[in-house]
Amino acid sequence: MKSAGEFDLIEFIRTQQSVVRPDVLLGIGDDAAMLQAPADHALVMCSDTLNEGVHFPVGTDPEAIGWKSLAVNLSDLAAMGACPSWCLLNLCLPESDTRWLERFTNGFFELAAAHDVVLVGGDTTRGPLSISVTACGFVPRELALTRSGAKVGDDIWVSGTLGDAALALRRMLAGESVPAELMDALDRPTPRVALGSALRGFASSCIDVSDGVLQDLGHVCAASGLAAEVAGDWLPVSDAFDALAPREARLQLQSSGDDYELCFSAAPGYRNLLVDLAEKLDLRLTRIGSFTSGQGVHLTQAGRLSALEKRGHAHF
Ligand SMILES: Nc1ncnc2c1ncn2[C@@H]1O[C@H](COP(=O)(O)OP(=O)(O)OP(=O)(O)O)[C@@H](O)[C@H]1O
Ligand SMILES: Cc1ncc(C[n+]2csc(CCOP(=O)(O)O)c2C)c(N)n1
Ligand SMILES: [Mg+2]
Repeated sequence: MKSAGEFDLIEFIRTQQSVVRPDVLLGIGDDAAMLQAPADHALVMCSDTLNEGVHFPVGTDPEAIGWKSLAVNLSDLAAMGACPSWCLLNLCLPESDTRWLERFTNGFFELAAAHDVVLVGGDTTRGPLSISVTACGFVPRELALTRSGAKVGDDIWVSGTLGDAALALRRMLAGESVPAELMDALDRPTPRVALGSALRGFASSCIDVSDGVLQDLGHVCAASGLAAEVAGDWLPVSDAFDALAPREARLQLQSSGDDYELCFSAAPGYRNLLVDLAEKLDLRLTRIGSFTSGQGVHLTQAGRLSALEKRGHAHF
């Protein structure tokens, strides 16, 4: 395809998709999609935008942008315990560049196929590069994971490792080499969908760590009417992070966000079950603190209360 118009671009996107689902009654091509939600489940919806220069550096690999634009949404569904099903893609492109779109759709549909998600529609416009994805999924109504259910005495857990994406970005912007393990965390975060579903029924609260674990836990504290005690020394780090993160910047990097891990709470009686679950999912699960009565997130390091300059990411 050489110089493609708006409708060629849409047709190209449509033909790149391989997943088919019986609950998509009408997908890309009409004024709106028609979908059949299961009667016994709640429909769960979320939406997230990636803007060039704000969410990813100029010059980022289009495959990574495609992957991540869906991944950050599947991460929000995972945090609700939902199983993803459908998505919408709003693309704002500075020019009609079919090479770029081919790479973008490769990344996008690779992740979509891995989770049996169908792209059912969207919008294509011209302007500064911006990608907005809306994702839908299902969860049995009574089993959704929310921010408001944490109880005094519950353990706080986090999946994977924290700070890898922030360290990758910091090194990239400083012109330093970025090991593949860190680059992958920044470009191709893994939404913890299987973990979210597995936590249904016993995790008391859940949130995904997009803005930084301390800030995100603050939302859980506010919604649950509790305080959180977090042990800075327990925050899980990757080998690459351990080797490359400057001592004095570690906690700051670990609370910078862009991690897309799940932070959840569960009663202490579930510790053994969670150790088994970590093994079953081949995913690190780390206990990082507990909920107490009170307000706000209290971070300790080496047993002492620690004050961080910035507790997470915020746009304004
Ligand atoms: N412009 C908006 N209009 C309506 N609701 C919004 C808008 N922006 C955010 N929200 C809602 O506010 C809540 C918190 O949004 P926020 O973007 O902080 O979600 P998040 O998942 O914690 O963060 P992230 O965007 O990093 O994934 C969500 O319920 C979201 O749907
Ligand atoms: C160029 C560039 N600047 C900053 C970052 C870091 N970053 C991007 S999004 C985000 C939090 C979630 O955002 P939102 O709340 O909008 O979902 C963070 C910490 C990056 N990856 N690239
Ligand atoms: Mg979220």
